Amino acid sequence: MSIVVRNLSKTFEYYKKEVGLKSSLRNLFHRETLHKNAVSDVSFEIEKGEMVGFLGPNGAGKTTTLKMLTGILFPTEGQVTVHGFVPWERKKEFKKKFAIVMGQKSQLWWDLPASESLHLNKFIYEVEETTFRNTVDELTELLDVKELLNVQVRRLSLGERMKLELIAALLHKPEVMFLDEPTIGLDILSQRKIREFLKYYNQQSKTTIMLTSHYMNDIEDLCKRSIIINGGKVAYDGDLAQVNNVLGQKKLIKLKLEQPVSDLQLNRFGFVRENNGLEAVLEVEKANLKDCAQAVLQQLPVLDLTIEDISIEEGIALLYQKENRVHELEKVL
Ligand SMILES: Nc1ncnc2c1ncn2[C@@H]1O[C@H](COP(=O)(O)OP(=O)(O)OP(=O)(O)O)[C@@H](O)[C@H]1O
Repeated sequence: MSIVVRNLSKTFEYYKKEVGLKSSLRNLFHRETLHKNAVSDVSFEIEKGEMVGFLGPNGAGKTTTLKMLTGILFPTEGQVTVHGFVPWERKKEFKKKFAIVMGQKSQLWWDLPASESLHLNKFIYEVEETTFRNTVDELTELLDVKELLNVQVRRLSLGERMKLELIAALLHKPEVMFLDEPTIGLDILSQRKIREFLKYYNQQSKTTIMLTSHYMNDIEDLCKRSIIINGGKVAYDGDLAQVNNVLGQKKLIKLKLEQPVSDLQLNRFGFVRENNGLEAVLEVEKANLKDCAQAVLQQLPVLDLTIEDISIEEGIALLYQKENRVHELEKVL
């Protein structure tokens, strides 16, 4: 196993702050302590070479978990090993086993060309000269950024910078890679290029990859398995296609109407997702689709009707919103 996480929890302790001078003075003598369970009893295992999506809404506990897996934070409870190392023991050898890339944070020196940062990493991770040259050659070729090595990082586009961030992170050939939103803010073409590269690299090097992304295309394309975390707990662990299958039991009927129709009128045919009078979206069971569509056409002033699947993106959002959807899913799987 590459990553083993058992009953991992993290509770943050912080103090309640009240506004106003009087309250601030009172706070000097008596501070109310608050607790936040950011991660609660999380367990999973990831095999060597697996590429796993790590998803969850804002505040779900993703970053806190990643921080514990990389040794930045101590857990309140639980055990973790990453490639055999306990991350928060911060052994020197462990540093050479993993890499973390954050789309929102540059690890390259802003005012210098990326080549300087690569040389610094070569020194920090003790990469041998020939390996260094070969790796840089191979990766710059693959990502098509050879001519950009000597351009000041601040002058690069976001996509170009991200490619060089990846090269800097992979220089020491880590066994495990944590990618936190690596395609955030990139245009479609750059996102695709980064995805292709990650897919190829993962297949070639068998590096274990944990990928956090808000772009479902990244996850659908790259990860056979996803762990969904919500409110600090694991809400789902498996193939996202299965989430889709379950949510695929429902269909959306999108309507354009000649004249406004009330929610009450629409409710008879299915769950009203949206209704602005002249355009409405109904959620119906797949099994009832034909009857529903016919009834809608007969009984409502319909200009246009289309039938759509619930997208995987939407499916996940539904899972985030509604605990009962998670249970619905558990029952079927
Ligand atoms: N140092 C801290 N002290 C108190 N609460 C914290 C601290 N760090 C994080 N939290 C809280 O813990 C919860 C989980 O935060 P975390 O950053 O892990 O979420 P996330 O899933 O990474 O969210 P996002 O997608 O927005 O980055 C949040 O409610 C956050 O406010």
